[in-house]
Amino acid sequence: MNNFPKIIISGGGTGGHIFPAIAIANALKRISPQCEILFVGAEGKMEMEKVPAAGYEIEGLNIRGIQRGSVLKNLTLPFKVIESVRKAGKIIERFKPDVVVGVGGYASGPLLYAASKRKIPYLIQEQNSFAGVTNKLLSKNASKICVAFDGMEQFFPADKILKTGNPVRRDVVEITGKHYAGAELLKLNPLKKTILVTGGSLGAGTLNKSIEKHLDEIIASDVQVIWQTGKFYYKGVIERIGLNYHPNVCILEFLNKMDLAYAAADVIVSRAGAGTIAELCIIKKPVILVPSPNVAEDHQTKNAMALVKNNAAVMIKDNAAEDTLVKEALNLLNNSEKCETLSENISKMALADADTIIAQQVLKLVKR
Ligand SMILES: CC(=O)N[C@H]1[C@@H](OP(=O)(O)OP(=O)(O)OC[C@H]2O[C@@H](n3ccc(=O)[nH]c3=O)[C@H](O)[C@@H]2O)O[C@H](CO)[C@@H](O)[C@@H]1O
Repeated sequence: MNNFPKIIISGGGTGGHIFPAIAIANALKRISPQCEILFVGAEGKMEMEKVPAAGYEIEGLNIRGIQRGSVLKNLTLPFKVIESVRKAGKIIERFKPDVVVGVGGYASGPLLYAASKRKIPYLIQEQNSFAGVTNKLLSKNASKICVAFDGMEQFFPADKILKTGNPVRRDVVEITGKHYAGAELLKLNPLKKTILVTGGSLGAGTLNKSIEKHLDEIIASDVQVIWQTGKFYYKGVIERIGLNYHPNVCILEFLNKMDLAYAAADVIVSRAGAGTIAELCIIKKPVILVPSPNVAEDHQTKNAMALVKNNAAVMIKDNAAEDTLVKEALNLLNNSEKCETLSENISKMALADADTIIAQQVLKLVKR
């Protein structure tokens, strides 16, 4: 057996959990290149594709969340939880991690629970201003809880909390000098003004409707749009609009090179997921946020408001977006003074080293 740290990182479900996990893994590898990292995710979920694409090994648990609206579909859930805890235990006994990290999402619960039973230290990373049930339950035995917002003592033991900000993948926020490469990849004109529309890792129906309804106004203004629809909406959008609607319109299901999209854009329209916001603060471009109303405790509005009250972003409510979003985005594109103010203010809110700080905390928990 070698003497290098062994770490399991568990969680996933959406990009909001997966990408912070990858950012932590990258930082661990930077600090301790010989450390061994294993991811544990949920079978069939996005992490099973995104984690190997980032160069890490992942194992899947047969676990999912509660399915709304169907008692029948939830009947097998307790069995899946028991089976997942058992499999998590087996993975732990085989891999023998020094530390386990939980980033939230389905797989995190069984893994942290199994680690806790075996007295293996674990660290929780909570991305949002509102803690999920699993993280709350498991916080009691956690060694450290890394958070991105103030006031998290209402969910977690105060003495374990460390405010680090949300970890972001460094390559995604390194956009200097990439404008032309971004335009080239997305087959856009680098000299034309460009709006990036991103609905977070899953896409957003409201943003898609808002863009679709006013696409002709965007084209009439000779503005380009990078339109990330999300996997669930892509087919419908393409069926209605067509892939080659106009050279100013670039429609994608998912952006694998987010850095190039950020670099190509002059204004960004986005949902207000915590990870996206952490990235937006670092890339410092003018942003319009449309928080999702369908998330626990309306936490995306809280995420967005933290910026809005510092005049660091514009916010449009979900129910107003269809009518006003495109008009606001076009106005902002032409208001260079406002763009500059927003860029300057959002950059003041960046916490760029969260990944390193969290990785250092993880390594501190290694006992041998
Ligand atoms: C609907 C929902 O439940 N949303 C939650 C989810 O958001 P979601 O899963 O959208 O996650 P975030 O907005 O936090 O982060 C999205 C991540 O996906 C990346 N990305 C996005 C689109 C794309 O085409 N390519 C790409 O790489 C972004 O660069 C970013 O790293 O998790 C967040 C963090 O827990 C929460 O704050 C959100 O409320």
